Amino acid sequence: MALFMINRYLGEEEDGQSNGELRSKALLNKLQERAKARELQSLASKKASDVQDAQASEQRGVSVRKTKRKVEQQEEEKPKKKKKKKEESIIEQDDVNDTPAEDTDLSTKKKKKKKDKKGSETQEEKQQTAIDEPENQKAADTQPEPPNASSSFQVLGGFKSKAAQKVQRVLPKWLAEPDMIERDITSHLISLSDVPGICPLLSKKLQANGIQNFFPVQAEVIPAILESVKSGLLIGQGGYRPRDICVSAPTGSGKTLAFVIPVVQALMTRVVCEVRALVVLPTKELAQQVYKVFCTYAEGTGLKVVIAAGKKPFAVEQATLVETRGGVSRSLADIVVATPGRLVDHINKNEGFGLQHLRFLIIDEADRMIDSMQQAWLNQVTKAVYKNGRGSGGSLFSRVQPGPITLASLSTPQMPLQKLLFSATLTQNPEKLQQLGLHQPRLFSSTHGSASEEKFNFPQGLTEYYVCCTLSKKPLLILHFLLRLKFNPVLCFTNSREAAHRLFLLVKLYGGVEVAEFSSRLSPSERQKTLKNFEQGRIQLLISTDAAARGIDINGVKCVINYDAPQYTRTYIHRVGRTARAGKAGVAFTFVLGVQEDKFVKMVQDSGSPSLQKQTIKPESLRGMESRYEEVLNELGRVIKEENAKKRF
Ligand SMILES: Nc1ncnc2c1ncn2[C@@H]1O[C@H](COP(=O)(O)OP(=O)(O)OP(=O)(O)O)[C@@H](O)[C@H]1O
Repeated sequence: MALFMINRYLGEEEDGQSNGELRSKALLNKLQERAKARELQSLASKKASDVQDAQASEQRGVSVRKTKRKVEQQEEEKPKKKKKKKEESIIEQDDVNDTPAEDTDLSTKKKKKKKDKKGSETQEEKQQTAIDEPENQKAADTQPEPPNASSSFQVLGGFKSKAAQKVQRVLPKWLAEPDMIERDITSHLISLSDVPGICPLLSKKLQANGIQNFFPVQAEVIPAILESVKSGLLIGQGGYRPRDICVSAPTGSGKTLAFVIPVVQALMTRVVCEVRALVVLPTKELAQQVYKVFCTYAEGTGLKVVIAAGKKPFAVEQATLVETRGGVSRSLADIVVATPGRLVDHINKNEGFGLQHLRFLIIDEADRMIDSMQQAWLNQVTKAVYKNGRGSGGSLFSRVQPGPITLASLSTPQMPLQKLLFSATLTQNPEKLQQLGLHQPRLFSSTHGSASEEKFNFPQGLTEYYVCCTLSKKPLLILHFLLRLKFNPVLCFTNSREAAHRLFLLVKLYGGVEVAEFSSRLSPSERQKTLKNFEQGRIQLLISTDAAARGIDINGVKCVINYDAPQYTRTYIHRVGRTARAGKAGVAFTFVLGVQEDKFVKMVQDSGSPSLQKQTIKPESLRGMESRYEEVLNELGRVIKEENAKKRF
């Protein structure tokens, strides 16, 4: 351990002793003697100082002397402590990592002291060694001395340091104690007739669409929403504003019908066509999907459902939303399904488009809508709702932004705006939820609010595996799953559209698998067509970015493969949630590199996954595919070069 050469002060023996060991011993003895002498001296001086202090307290000028004495004592203590340190370091020899700076400092001080006390030191030492040590003093010497034991300074406080406790977040009651929703769909189906308040028309429609029973989330949430419109659309029950509703239930548990049915039922008796329900979703595909469900259940009720998600040009959407005749505009939509960007465009640029009659604001995939920096849309919606416009001035419909409840604020009844939030991974972060300005929210959830961490529920029928592999074996693995293990259809996720495209080209070049890609490389219409083909079984492997990870309901997906391990819990939950939907069984595999394994397993287990297992694919299983794969890799390089060249021109 003698890594560094440290120059130590060696006293008078320095010249005489060349042998390092002898020198150390001599120095050690000398230092020990000195230390003892100092202790005795300090003890004696302490006693004297105590006596002096007692006397001096009655006299004037006592403080000056005391200070002097203390300073002296401190001066004496310093070398003593340093010497003690030095002793220890010598005893421990090479086991101690000395700091060169400290040593240099020490030796300089010693040298200086030596100069100051030249001659007197030897005399002093002799005197001190001549003094007999009392027995108890000897014993005390062997005991570890508390810091500052010889100092007359009083130690203030004297608290023992404690390890800081982890701060547990305290959830508001509504988040900590939600209305529980059963996670197991199949054993908790509720007959349509057992859910109160569903009108016969909708009941018939549900049955006509193959819905014989409600899923747990529907059985809980539908009556709660219907209850809030019991007194009609214009005022809440008893004149009060209804509570906002938040729903957190697993992927594929039927959340869409949980808002479609009550909203259609609540609006179907309306007289004038105005935008009364607005559904906001993060992507065009999701908007299209929800729009279709609304159309199915609104059909025959007289309600008009319009989509404003940028699938069609602005002017076309404008014409479907508003009709203007003789300078008077009229709404053509009761229910609008929109993406945030296009919605803001209509609020700002479509003159006749108004939200003054909005009764329901439904935010699907709510956590994504909060997280993404698109919340500007919410302010715009709120402004539009409370804007005095067509048909609002002074009438029963007039609205003012709600503030604190007072007698005056309750005296004029106004149409309430109720927010309904849905997600499989709804945040439990009250600060984030607060951004939505919820009014006395009520939470329906399949998990208990946890003070320590966010846990989510996974679909009951889902089995999760992860496969450890190397980067170069990933393409072979996916081919193995399709060609040898015969998984079909497979929805596969990559972390970027470039990766999705590369893998798509590779599988296509390899042959034997009907493959397609789904990402922002395709136009919205191409994407829609691809999803349709996949749903109809014309595509065996769909390679997608996270564009298809959320909310997309593709019938019959039995297997999800995370070709690239997702980085976030929520992404994982939504990706694997594309299978095992509506109480059916499904399997999800995640390809994990060696370096990712621990982090990935921890992430999934911490999120509340009950069944993640490791699956091993033996290298022999991939044999026989390698040579073709090598050829394909060469071809792939050429194809990508060609594509890049085309892009440049
Ligand atoms: N009561 C029901 N009976 C039979 N099938 C149902 C029922 N309710 C919903 N489904 C079907 O279950 C599937 C999943 O429903 P939905 O898309 O609403 O789930 P979700 O909870 O919104 O999922 P995600 O969180 O992934 O968006 C759909 O195909 C839907 O038609």
